[in-house]
Amino acid sequence: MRKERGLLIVLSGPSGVGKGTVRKELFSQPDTNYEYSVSMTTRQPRVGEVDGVDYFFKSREEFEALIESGGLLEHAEFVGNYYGTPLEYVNETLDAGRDVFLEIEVQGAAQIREKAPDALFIFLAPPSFSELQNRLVNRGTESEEIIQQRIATAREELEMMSLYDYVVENDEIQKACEKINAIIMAEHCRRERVEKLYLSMLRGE
Ligand SMILES: Nc1nc2c(ncn2[C@@H]2O[C@H](COP(=O)(O)OP(=O)(O)O)[C@@H](O)[C@H]2O)c(=O)[nH]1
Ligand SMILES: Nc1ncnc2c1ncn2[C@@H]1O[C@H](COP(=O)(O)OP(=O)(O)O)[C@@H](O)[C@H]1O
Repeated sequence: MRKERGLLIVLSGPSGVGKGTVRKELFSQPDTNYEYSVSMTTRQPRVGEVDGVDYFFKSREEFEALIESGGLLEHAEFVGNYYGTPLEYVNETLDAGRDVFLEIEVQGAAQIREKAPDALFIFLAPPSFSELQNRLVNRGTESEEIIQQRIATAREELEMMSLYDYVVENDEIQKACEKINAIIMAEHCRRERVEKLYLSMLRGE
């Protein structure tokens, strides 16, 4: 029997909204059955970040060589650093029938919308703009200057919200995770129904 290609799930949203936190919570749950695609970046590792787990940390030269050779599904420059999704891992995993979960910023998500319009696009939104600012400041991982740049970028990022299939508010981490899993399940049901109906029509049933 033909194996269904996996679903590409894109979680995006402004810096500081809680994408990383929600993604880590989703992947800590034992029944999560989609695969996380570890991104490449030229950003310096933060304390505690591990190469190959949190990111594949690359030099600018290495990253630019990857762009040149077509090794990335999408990439973007975000507040002075490159970030990108390795193409081969995503394709191989989807071809094996497994779902792939990307946690990326909005420019990269826009590129995927062009290349893979059948992906599932979920926007993680903050309860309010001031709460987003609080989260960025309280995280304490960036300098004041970088925080201000990220807040300015966040205004533009929030304008992209209406392009997404779903918007999930990250008020409480657990609730946001439940909604994301419900959306993924609903999308699988939708696809199965569409596929079944098309096949039955083809068979003349
Ligand atoms: N386009 C793109 N964005 C990414 C990728 N990986 C991570 N990002 C995003 O890049 C932004 C900055 O990431 P990072 O420096 O780790 O900061 P943080 O996510 O705010 O903790 C975040 O919005 C990430 O979601 C990727 O592969 N492609
Ligand atoms: N639902 C939430 N309520 C309160 N704080 C949160 C919530 N989700 C995340 N945070 C906090 O907000 C900050 C930014 O979260 P993070 O996951 O690093 O965001 P992003 O990956 O989108 O930049 C972190 O300090 C995190 O602990």
